[in-house]
Amino acid sequence: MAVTETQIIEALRPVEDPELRRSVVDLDMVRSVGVEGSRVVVEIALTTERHPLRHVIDERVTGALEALDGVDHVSIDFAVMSDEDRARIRQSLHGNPAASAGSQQGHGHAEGRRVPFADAGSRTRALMIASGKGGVGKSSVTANLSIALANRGHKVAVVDADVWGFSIPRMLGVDHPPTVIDSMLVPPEVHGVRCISMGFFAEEDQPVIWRGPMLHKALEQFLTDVFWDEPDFLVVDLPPGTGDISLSLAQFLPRGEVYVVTTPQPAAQRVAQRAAFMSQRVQLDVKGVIENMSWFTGDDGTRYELFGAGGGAELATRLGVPLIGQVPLVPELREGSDAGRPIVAVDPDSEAAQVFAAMAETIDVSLAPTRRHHPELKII
Ligand SMILES: Nc1ncnc2c1ncn2[C@@H]1O[C@H](COP(=O)(O)OP(=O)(O)OP(=O)(O)O)[C@@H](O)[C@H]1O
Repeated sequence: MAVTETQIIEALRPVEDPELRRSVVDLDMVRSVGVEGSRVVVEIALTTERHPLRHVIDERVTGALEALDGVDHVSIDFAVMSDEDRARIRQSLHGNPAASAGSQQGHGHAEGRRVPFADAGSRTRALMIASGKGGVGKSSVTANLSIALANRGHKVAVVDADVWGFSIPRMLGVDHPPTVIDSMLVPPEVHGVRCISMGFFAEEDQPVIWRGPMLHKALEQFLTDVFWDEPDFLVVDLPPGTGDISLSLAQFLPRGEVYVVTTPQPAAQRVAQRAAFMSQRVQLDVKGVIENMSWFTGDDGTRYELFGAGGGAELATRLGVPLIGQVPLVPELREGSDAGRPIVAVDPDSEAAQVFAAMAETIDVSLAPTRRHHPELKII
């Protein structure tokens, strides 16, 4: 007996749009269904014409329908949603963040919109990865730590706020820019991590010459116009040093937890300390120190401390916070970053990846804020 339209719709209900992670039926993407004997034809309206994951939708829809008894052949006609459809989706998933413009203190070009992560009830922990100077491996730590958190089953978002040295998309191996649905940006996802970066909006090889107020606005948009879908962790790659951006972020993410990355030599540690003091001055909580490039292990198993030793531990003691991990210097980590194959994703058993896994556990478990948000608890 031929399948019915109702059976087809029910089979498609669990199929999710891979970007929005919502049922294609609930999103009203299934526009028509036709059955001719054992052949099924469905029309699927995509959110955008160049949907970067069209092939995934194709596979998921085809797989779900071919699994039905009585279906031998599935063909999909792809259409594109109208502007009204897109506006409806944006409204239902994301509301209209621009409507809250002016409700908060605005700076420069920023509009003073409500940042959801600043709400006392937000379940998202904002981890800010800071360093005193460039080149200590802050972005590498951000990328690998984020994947390690995702590997623990968390929903993880990464904001590349290192506006002058944006490198997160390349390190993670992101191959497409965000999708725009009405005025909502849907970030690309790779290795279980969603990310947004200035790199998507600036030409490659072009210097970003933006004044502080414009950066403030860009960050406001990253936190309000992007459909983050309530992540467990929002990991922010800060620019090195102690500039405007840290100030803006302190305002947008008042419960942010700062983790300072440093290398083992004492000189680096003094600069890192400045970044930590700056964070404390703007009332952000410094929660831990991460030492990077701690040692190199030779073929004979000998550890060489190329950049000295003890800097991370000493900085942690001075700041009164734990040293949460020491990441070894490994050529595979650099090669992986250059090629968009982060070591935690491609070689999870390696020494460096294990350090990131242990740090993710420490942050997730030992350093979890004591006052957790329980949406199921209500005061009545
Ligand atoms: N533990 C490590 N082992 C080997 N190479 C590393 C390690 N950490 C970082 N690197 C490499 O060092 C270089 C600088 O790292 P990265 O870009 O992460 O630093 P950064 O502090 O974010 O710098 P900037 O702020 O200037 O962007 C990169 O080529 C990276 O691959």
